Amino acid sequence: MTAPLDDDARAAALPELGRAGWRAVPGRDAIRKIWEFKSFVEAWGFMTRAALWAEKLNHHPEWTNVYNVVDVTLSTHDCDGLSELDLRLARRMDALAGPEARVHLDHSEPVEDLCSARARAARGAGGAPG
Ligand SMILES: C[C@H](O)[C@H](O)[C@H]1CNC2=NC(N)=NC(=O)C2=N1
Repeated sequence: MTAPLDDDARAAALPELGRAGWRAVPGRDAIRKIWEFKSFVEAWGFMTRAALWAEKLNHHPEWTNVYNVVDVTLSTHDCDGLSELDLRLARRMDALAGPEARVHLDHSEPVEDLCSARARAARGAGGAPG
């Protein structure tokens, strides 16, 4: 069973992911990031590299690909919320996407909304108690 992230771990990790373009998914204890690549082939190459790491981590994204855009949501199904594995895969995906890809920021909510039990309760999201 994968342990959900507690508030201290969230406060330590999520703001940096927020600065990299990750956002909170409304109504879920989950993070989302949308990349726009130069082409479908670049997008698919990213997904291929990310898929190999997901398999290696045994932790898999919820993702869609429309032409050159890859829309990724990370959460841990085993604990119905964010775990350390989501942080690891998010950081890995950021490294794999590289600086070239454009990041869409106009979606979802700030990741800080996931950092306290009170904020999570207010959002109606799941996730570990505080
Ligand atoms: C049986 C297998 O190890 C589990 O289903 C793994 C696979 N990949 C996973 N990926 C994600 N995102 N969450 C999980 O809980 C999870 N569990």
